Parts: sequence; C-alpha cells; structure tokens
Amino acid sequence: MAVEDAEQYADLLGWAASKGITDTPPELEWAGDSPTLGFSLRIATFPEAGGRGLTAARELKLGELILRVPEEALMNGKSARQDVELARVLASCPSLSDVQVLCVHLLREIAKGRTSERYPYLVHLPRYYHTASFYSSFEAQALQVKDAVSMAEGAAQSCREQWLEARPVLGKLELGRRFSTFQAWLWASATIASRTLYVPWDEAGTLCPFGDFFNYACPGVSYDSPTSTQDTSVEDGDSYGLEIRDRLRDGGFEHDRAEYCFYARQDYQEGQQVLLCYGTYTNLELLEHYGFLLPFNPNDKIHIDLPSVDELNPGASRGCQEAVSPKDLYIDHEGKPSFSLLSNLRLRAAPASLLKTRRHLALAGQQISPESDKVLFQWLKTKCQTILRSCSTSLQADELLLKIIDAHPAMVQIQKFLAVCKDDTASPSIRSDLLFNASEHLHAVITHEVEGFIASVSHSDASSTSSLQEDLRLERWRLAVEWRLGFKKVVMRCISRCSRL
Ligand SMILES: C[S@@+](CC[C@H](N)C(=O)[O-])C[C@H]1O[C@@H](n2cnc3c(N)ncnc32)[C@H](O)[C@@H]1O
Repeated sequence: MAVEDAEQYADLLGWAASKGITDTPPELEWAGDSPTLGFSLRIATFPEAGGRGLTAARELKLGELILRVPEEALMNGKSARQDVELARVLASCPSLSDVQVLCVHLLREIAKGRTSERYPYLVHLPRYYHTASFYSSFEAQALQVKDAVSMAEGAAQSCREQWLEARPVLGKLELGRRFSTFQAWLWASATIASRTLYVPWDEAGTLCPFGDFFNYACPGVSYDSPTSTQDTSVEDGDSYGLEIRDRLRDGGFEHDRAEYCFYARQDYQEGQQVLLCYGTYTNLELLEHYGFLLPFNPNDKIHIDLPSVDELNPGASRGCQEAVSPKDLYIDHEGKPSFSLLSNLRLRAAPASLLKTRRHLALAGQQISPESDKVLFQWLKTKCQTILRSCSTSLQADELLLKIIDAHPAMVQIQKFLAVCKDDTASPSIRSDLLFNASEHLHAVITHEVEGFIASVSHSDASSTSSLQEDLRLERWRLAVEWRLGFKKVVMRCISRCSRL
C-alpha cells in the first residue's frame, strides 16, 4: 500500500472541503471549523486489491461514521435538472432513462473542462475501464461460456442503443464531437456503472465524490489482512480461514442529514484499506459492471438447468411439480448444489413409488433414498463434465495461458512470445520456459489463442489503435481467461464432490 502524494490530490481535497465533504465525526467538529479530510481516511494505492482506494488514517471502529458527503456535492438526476440549460434540453426528450440522463450530465460537465464547477473531482476519474461494454467480439468469445459471452456481447450492444437514443440531446447541447462519440458515451456509462452509489430516487444511483474511492468488500467476508488480499489457493472443503458474516449496511443517503453517510463495516487498524460493500455479486456480475474479479468470492455461482421431468427416471409418473425459480438453481463457489437444485433433482431422481411417501424429505433438504441420490449425483457429474467439454480450452490450458499473459503484460511482449513459439529454428534457451514442458496439443491450443488475440487487435480500427489501447485489450482478454478459469474450477469442485458423494 502506498499513501498518495497529498499534492496530487490537493485540488480535489480543497474542493471537497469547500463542498462540506468531511471524515471528521460530527461530535468532534467545532462550530465554525471548516470541514476537512484526512482525519479518518487517506487516499492510497493497493496494487493487489483495487488500485486507488482509501486507507484508515487512524484506528476505526465497526459502525463508526467515517465519511459524510453533502447532497450538494453529489451528481445525479437531481443535480442534472439544476442546470437550467440541461433541464430545458432534457425536458424535450422525456424518454431518456435515468442512466442516460446521468451520462449526458457527466459528458456535459466534462466538456466544460476547467470551467466546470466540478472539475477538481472530474479530473480524477479513471480514464479507462474494463467493464463488459468495452469487450470486443474476441474478448467476449474468450469467456467461452454461452451465458457469459451473450452478457458481454449484449452489454456493448445495449450501450450503443442507449447512445443512439441520446444523440439528439448531445447534439442540442453542442458538446462538441469529442464528447458526443460512442467512445465518450462508453466511458461515461462505465463511470456510472462502476462508481455510482444507491439512492432511492434515481435508478442510475449517484456519483459521490470521495465516497467513490472506496474499493469493494464482498459481503460475508471479513478482511483481516492489512492489505486485504485473500488466499487464492482455494481447495475443496477448506474453510479459507475467513470469518463469514452477515452483510452490514455500510453506506447510504440519509434524508435527515441530507448527506451520503459511510460507516466502518468492521474494525480497521491504521494503514488498513477501508472497503465498502456495493452489493452481492457473482464474479461474472463484477466483471460486467465493475471490470474486475475477486480471487475468492463466496457469492460466485453457476446456473444449472434442471433435467427434463423424466430424464432421470424415464417413464415414471412425477405427480405435481414444485414451482421453481431458475435463479435458485445453481452450484456455489465450493461446487455445492443449491438447496433448490438439490431438492428438485431429488424429486426427479426418486422412483414414483417412493415419492408418494417421501416427497416431504426432498423438500426438507433430505435424501429420499441412497439409490436415488446416487442417480442424481451421477447426473450432476455428467452435466458438469459436459459443461467442461463444451469449453474450447481445458483448465490446464487456461492456467498456462494466464501465466503466459502475466509474464508478457504488454502487446509487444506477447507478439514476441508468439514469434518465438512459432520459430522452429529458435534454440530451446530462447523458447519460453512456460511452454517448455507443455504437450504438443497444449502448445497448439495456446499458440492458437494468442494468435487469435493478436489478429483481433490488428484487425480493429488501425487508425485509432494506440499501444495503450492494445495493452488495455490484453488486460481485458486476461480478465476473460481468468473468469473462465474460475468457472471451470467451480465446475471441477462440483465433479469431485459428486464423485465423493
Ligand atoms: C467505486 S470505484 C473504487 C475506486 C477506484 N479504485 C478508483 O481508482 O477510483 C470501483 C472500481 O474500483 C476497482 N475495484 C474496486 N474494488 C476492487 C477489488 N476488490 N479488486 C479489484 N478492483 C477493485 C474496480 O476497477 C472498480 O470498477
């Protein structure tokens, strides 16, 4: 963790204080004192856990009020309509959604440059994002799993549709070409997706200066290590040494104070990263909305479709079927079937003769008979094996590919790697150590994907592809590989669990 140079953020801290943003508890404020920051929180960088974030400037206690951001500093649909010119143009286009309104508001403020009253805040917003709408077709396909690929392709498509609908408004506001392009819209919508906080009156949420520096804490996990990195070597059945807790409410808009208030979700030592729970997300949802993955995410799940009514027990009369919500049918991060998946599989696997008297057992989470449990776990195991077979690379290939990308984190490096791999005359000493022991098949699979990635980057609009853009695409491809590897690990855990049971 590196505490950020106060100079670098002096403009933001000064502006925040002028807006009444403060991390001093109300009981310690002296009447007439101007608000300040730095008493409870400091801006710092956590390379392994979210990059820029907030660190405890002193010991903080669970439940303590640690930051207050007055309504005047927030940026949302209400503040958009306080801008007279913007309100007039928005009134002429009432069909825009809350998210579109906030995108327009953000782009209008950015287009004002230094003359924007919010410039000291806006200038510190990230320049780039890895949220799903930025995924190219190659990166989306690299997710491999059908639902994940459609999520990424759909995100880019829906962002484009929203931009097309909002274009007349951007035109009327005369923001200038640079701030009206699809690229600018993508940036604004990713800013909103990854940084807004919940408010009850606006579906887009609110941008909350300084409050949007908090990195994410997963509900149910207590972050005890000072840098908040978690053990990533997850073994089946391991308790991971983490304390599982209920979700705490750690931030929200308080009408009586007219402030967005943040509370410590646990005790923190000075220097420890202070985190905020944005909600309960699977890793795919984190990737979609926030552009990152958690190495350990107890809320991760994989959806499993139920077999047809007589697939497990052909010809048997099933009687009436329980109504079941698809979202409850999943295997969790440990590879365990959810309660609803297990009980519905039990009802489908049991012979009709037993169902009459033992149906209630399945509904109470108990076995109907050892034989029918065997049938259902065999079915689940086969289903998981089919899921893995439908992916174009194996878990081992993904692990190796991830190591290769990590060892070659820039486009020029990955290009050199490919050149060496394909050069039959290269001596073993200059060939990559990483592929040295790989089988011919693995070698071919890896080379094929690396080649595909490089081709996809060079086929994209060459005039606008800078080396920075290429490196960002490499990072997105890496995230896609990391996600599918995590997915396959969960499926593998389910297979070993089924084999044991
Ligand atoms: C609300 S912002 C948090 C502050 C942000 N790091 C910044 O520099 O402004 C949310 C973004 O921070 C990053 N982030 C937050 N929590 C993270 C975590 N636990 N691991 C990795 N990245 C994280 C992601 O890029 C996410 O989209």
